[in-house]
Amino acid sequence: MLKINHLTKTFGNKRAVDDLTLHITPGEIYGFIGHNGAGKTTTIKSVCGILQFDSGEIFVDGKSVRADPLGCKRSLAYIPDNPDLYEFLSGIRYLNFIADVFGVPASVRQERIHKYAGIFDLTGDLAQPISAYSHGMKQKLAIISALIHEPRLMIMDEPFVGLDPVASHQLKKIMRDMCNAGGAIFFSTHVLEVAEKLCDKVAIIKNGKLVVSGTMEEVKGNSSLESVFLELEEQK
Ligand SMILES: Nc1ncnc2c1ncn2[C@@H]1O[C@H](COP(=O)(O)OP(=O)(O)OP(=O)(O)O)[C@@H](O)[C@H]1O
Repeated sequence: MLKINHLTKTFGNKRAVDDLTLHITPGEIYGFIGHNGAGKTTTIKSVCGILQFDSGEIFVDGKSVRADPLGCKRSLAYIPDNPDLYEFLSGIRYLNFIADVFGVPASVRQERIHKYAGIFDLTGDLAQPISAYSHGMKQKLAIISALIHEPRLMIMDEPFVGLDPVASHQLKKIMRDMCNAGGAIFFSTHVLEVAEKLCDKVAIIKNGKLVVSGTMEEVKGNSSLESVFLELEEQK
């Protein structure tokens, strides 16, 4: 579903991502963890076609991000860490705009908006301008907009930040349902307890380099993900 092969991205002299290779197959919830500045967002933005990368290849559902960026965008949804939404639009107009962009037919979009706005308790706020939304409400709207075209691959940067416990619970359920239906999820998080419970696989990145990846059991063994992470951080 997602193949990242030898991805390298530099900013000036800084190698933000250094020869990173990761493969995510359908049905997997894949967690991506690393210290501040490790290269998570740079990787995610490269996958989503937002950042040009220096070398390597990225394939989404078999399509190359470089050669077929639109094809890739049709298959994926991206939820950034700080959703920058069109504040002057109402929630419902924003969702309809995103549905238009992805060519989602009217009847289907209405059903999905009804479903997900209900799940995230946002139905009563959809007529309000986004400028009046709290951070968590914006995050929920970004999640609903990401789900509107039923992506095969969902890429999320710190998706749980700002969500209340009920919304977090609902998002985890949606993530699992999506993967059970053959989709895949790649997300970054600093909340290691969530990653440990939710993810099938995990990758740890340090100073732009992949240091470990595999199933949760392979990576953490009998200890906790937190102790493995802290141990890796202590190593030079
Ligand atoms: N636009 C940019 N210009 C210059 N350097 C950048 C830019 N974006 C990221 N970097 C650098 O690349 C490195 C990786 O940053 P990145 O945002 O990918 O880290 P991250 O793992 O997502 O961190 P965090 O957990 O703090 O969000 C950092 O050293 C950062 O300073």
